Amino acid sequence: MDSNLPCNKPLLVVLSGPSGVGKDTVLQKMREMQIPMHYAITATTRPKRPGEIDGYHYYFLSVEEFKKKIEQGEFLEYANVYGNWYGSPKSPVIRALKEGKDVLLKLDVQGARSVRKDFPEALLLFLAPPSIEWLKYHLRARKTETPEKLRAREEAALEELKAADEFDYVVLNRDNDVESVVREIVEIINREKSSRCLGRPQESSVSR
Ligand SMILES: Nc1ncnc2c1ncn2[C@@H]1O[C@H](COP(=O)(O)OP(=O)(O)OP(=O)(O)O)[C@@H](O)[C@H]1O
Ligand SMILES: Nc1nc2c(ncn2[C@@H]2O[C@H](COP(=O)(O)O)[C@@H](O)[C@H]2O)c(=O)[nH]1
Repeated sequence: MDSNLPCNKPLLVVLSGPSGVGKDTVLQKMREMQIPMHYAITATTRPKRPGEIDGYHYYFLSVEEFKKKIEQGEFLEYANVYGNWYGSPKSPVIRALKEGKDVLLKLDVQGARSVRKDFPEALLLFLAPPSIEWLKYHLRARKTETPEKLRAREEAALEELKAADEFDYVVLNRDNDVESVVREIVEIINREKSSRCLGRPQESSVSR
């Protein structure tokens, strides 16, 4: 095999990090910048926030609907995060990978660990805040959580930050410069794809 041949093996990419660090903001910017990926839509039992659209931000399900999907094996992974259920529908992800598309999944740290176990070839990115104070400020300023839930997310964040070194890359969010964060993520993805093709052949992620 000519190891210099270009290789377009699709990559399963996980974007994780504590609540309020900016994952959705980065994803939104990636969509606006038309970074070509399959942006996986996950499911949740948490109530819809103002402005959220079913089928774009999440699939909003009742607990009963969610549990039925667990029983039917429809999730790639699922977890209880900050008191609600969240899960990634499996078939759209597998279909996109089979079609040769890179897939981006936004997950909490538990979800990232599950993906690492089941898809060891996945690329795990941890988005880190410029500082804890920055994280707390932005989580509060978003005004989406009750005081009790806000405290729970802030406490969880301190634990979640300790998981950063389990990830392949830690990407620092930059205040008011989301575009440069996106550029860094795109560079990482491109670099990983070429190094995996040329130097470190991996198991295909599309055979499941
Ligand atoms: N680089 C940035 N500069 C300025 N503000 C930012 C930046 N990144 C995110 N924010 C703001 O911080 C808040 C939290 O961001 P966001 O909702 O994207 O976090 P998240 O990681 O998706 O949170 P969650 O895990 O709770 O869904 C938002 O109000 C967002 O506008
Ligand atoms: N393990 C999973 N975590 C997920 C999934 N979809 C979203 N999330 C994470 O949940 C928290 C809270 O999100 P919010 O929208 O309520 O603020 C956040 O860290 C998400 O990344 C999933 O399918 N599985």
